[in-house]
Amino acid sequence: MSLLDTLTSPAQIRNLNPAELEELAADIRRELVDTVAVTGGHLASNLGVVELTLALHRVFDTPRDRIVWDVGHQAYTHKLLTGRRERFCSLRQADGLSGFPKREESEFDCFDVGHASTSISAALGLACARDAMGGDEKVVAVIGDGSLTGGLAFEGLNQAGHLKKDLIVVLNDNEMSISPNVGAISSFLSRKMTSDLFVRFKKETQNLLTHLPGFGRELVNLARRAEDSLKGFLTPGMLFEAFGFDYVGPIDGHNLTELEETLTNVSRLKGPSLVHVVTRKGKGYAPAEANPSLFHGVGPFDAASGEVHKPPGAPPSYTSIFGRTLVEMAEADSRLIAITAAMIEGTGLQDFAKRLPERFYDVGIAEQHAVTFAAGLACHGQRPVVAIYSTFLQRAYDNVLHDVCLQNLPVIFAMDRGGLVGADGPTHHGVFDYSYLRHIPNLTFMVPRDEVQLCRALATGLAHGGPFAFRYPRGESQGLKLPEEISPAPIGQGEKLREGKDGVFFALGTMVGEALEAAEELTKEGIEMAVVDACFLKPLDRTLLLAEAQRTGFVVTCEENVLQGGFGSAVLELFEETAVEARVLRVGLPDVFVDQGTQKELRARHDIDAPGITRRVRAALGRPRQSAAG
Ligand SMILES: Cc1ncc(C[n+]2csc(CCOP(=O)(O)OP(=O)(O)O)c2C)c(N)n1
Ligand SMILES: CC(=O)[C@@H](O)[C@H](O)COP(=O)(O)O
Ligand SMILES: [Mg+2]
Repeated sequence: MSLLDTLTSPAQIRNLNPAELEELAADIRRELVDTVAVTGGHLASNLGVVELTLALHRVFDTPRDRIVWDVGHQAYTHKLLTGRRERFCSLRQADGLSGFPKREESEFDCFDVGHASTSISAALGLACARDAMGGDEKVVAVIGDGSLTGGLAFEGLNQAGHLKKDLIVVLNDNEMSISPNVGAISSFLSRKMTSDLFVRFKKETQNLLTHLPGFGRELVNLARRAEDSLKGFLTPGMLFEAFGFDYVGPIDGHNLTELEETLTNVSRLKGPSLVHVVTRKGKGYAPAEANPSLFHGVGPFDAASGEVHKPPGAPPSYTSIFGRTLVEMAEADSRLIAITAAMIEGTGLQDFAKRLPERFYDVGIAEQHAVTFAAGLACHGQRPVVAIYSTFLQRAYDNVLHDVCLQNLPVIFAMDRGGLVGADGPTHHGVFDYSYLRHIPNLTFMVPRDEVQLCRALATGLAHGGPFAFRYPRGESQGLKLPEEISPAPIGQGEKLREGKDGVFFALGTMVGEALEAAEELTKEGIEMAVVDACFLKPLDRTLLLAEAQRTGFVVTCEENVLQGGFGSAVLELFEETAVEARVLRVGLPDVFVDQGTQKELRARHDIDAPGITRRVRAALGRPRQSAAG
């Protein structure tokens, strides 16, 4: 029985001695590797904060004192220490432990997270509420250097410094976002005061001074003292001191004694303070230390070798097909620019960044900036493609509306992770974009049903002169052969894929395949359903949809989006506007946040897979399931 096995509360670790703590840290790292090797998940970030998490729960009286994690992907140790060890093997699975802090899961989780850069704002809110209620608990935000590239973090720093509230921010600086961190803040944080220029300047000054007759020696000592204060002035502290924070650091984030001493001292300070902690992403597991990007979010792997499992013969992902096609198009069109918000690998842009570095931008975790930056580029003859997860584009809704669509600028939004993403759960499902984009004037929104149509979507966006969005799912494509020539699709034109007299499926994207399967199944029961791939959420193919609705009188819309304001709503609006009489059954996601699980499980759970659609149509037509014998 390891020490970790006995833990049910952080109180138990507060009187462990250094040797026991070292053993516990080793136990935790073993548990992280062994579990994530099976479940998949965020490993490198978690390995990097084992000592920090131990120190936080030893110094602060959690859950009375509160810890707000930024993104929260690095909170596995926090969960192991707060009574969730037994459930840890259910990590990121249906009905299992979430991969992120969740208030409903534990009193030790004081704020739900998943999207970056929120921790300081949330922690400040908790601190102000504490003061309003006469409390004296400590509030700590733990934010990574990558998440600090999000503007929201600075909005929080700005107000916290002004309000002078008792608040502790722990900056976990491992010089990594998912890939190496970017931007001026990152280089400022890792400012090397021993940079070549500084060393050369120092040497030459020293030579000069020592050769001065008489007081040269004294001047050398004076210069040395000046150098120390210059360093003090130029270290990252200056940035945070300017915001009104007491800055402490940088300190070694793997030295438990130093961490605890520093956090204890800082906990006694009044007003806002920031502790700059330097850690190594992937610490303690060689494959993750060697490749922290790969082990940031990793699928199941062999713990002994670090070899990530790849199902043999799996078709390429939609993401990789997008990335490859974008490079091909960019090589033929020098106006094309690729922009990512800290998700180079996730959006498949590694190749683009390597082959066309002068036309590639990683703006950090700054989605709002990414969109308005793209608008600026488009204003001046460039053709920017913002490659972004659907869920993260939610951050930039007003930038899409106000800076791109209102000016009718040719910006392409390549939205990856469209639809249910699976294990990341409700904070990451891309199931709202139909609803949050469809109502914006000037925007064209295409939804490819497979990888061939995905390539066409990119070509269509490039040929189109205005704001253009398309979305595609997380995971493997359908293994189709891609055409040599990729021609743009006619905007707003749908495609009838199957005949049927009893009704018609109007489907978008991945739901086209489900609708075809359901139609096949229903045929066996004498129900003949036509299938239309609407191809575009906006503009709709009014001619085709109206004709099919009038021909059959029964329309089933199918979408992997919330029903509220989605594709089915668009069809209802069309029928209302044109006074078409047809019965409409909308198949899509209900007005809830869909939990975690595999994509397949979640589609089945919410009846948006072929069996679920079949059941819904059968019920709507009042046809009990007939056995194959009839
Ligand atoms: C708004 C938003 N954009 C992008 C992401 C994807 N994302 C998750 S973690 C991460 C990198 C975070 O880096 P850092 O804060 O330094 O944490 P580390 O993994 O290095 O511990 C990114 C880009 C996100 N969760 N939220
Ligand atoms: C924590 C976070 O937001 C990212 O790491 C996200 O989990 C990546 O998602 P994918 O695994 O779909 O790339
Ligand atoms: Mg980092």
